[in-house]
Amino acid sequence: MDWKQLFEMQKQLDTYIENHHDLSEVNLFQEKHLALLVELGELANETRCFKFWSTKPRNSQQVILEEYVDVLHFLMSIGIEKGFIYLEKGQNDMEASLTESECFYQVYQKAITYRENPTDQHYQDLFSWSLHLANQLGFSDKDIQQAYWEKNQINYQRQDQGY
Ligand SMILES: O=c1ccn([C@H]2C[C@H](O)[C@@H](COP(=O)(O)OP(=O)(O)OP(=O)(O)O)O2)c(=O)[nH]1
Repeated sequence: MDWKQLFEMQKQLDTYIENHHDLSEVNLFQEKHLALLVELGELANETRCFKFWSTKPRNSQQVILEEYVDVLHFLMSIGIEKGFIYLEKGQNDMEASLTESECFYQVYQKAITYRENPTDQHYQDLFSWSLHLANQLGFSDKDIQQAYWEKNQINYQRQDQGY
């Protein structure tokens, strides 16, 4: 996966949004970090993985993928804010037998650790766990890339339409 290209696209989108809202001089790390946590919650909600009290089925893979790429936007954005990008280092050796709920929990934990101590190592860790989550949800690199491109375009359109 060409992560460098995606980070470049994210950087351009972030700049576009910041300029549009006259926020280019404002530190948006906290808001973006909170947005990441909220989007993670929305994603978990669509999977319904933690809803042991309900028999209602999970949402479609398409809807879940759309939520996942919102997470990915903010995930990349909080890396860019601190000068980091994800550096793919081959296979990650995460526990394959984790449940989806456990996986979400790991991503939340890594996100909090990164906020408290925003080092490159903590960012790589958070990103790797987020990709592991995508994997557990059944998405390939190609699925993610395609859906990211589509939402990236929509995000520009929304800005232009006064969203
Ligand atoms: O600095 C920013 C701010 C936002 N986004 C993107 C991330 C995400 O893809 C979208 C915001 O999420 P969404 O589309 O769910 O917007 P919302 O305002 O939460 O939607 P709704 O009004 O439907 O709740 O904007 C960025 O990439 N960079």
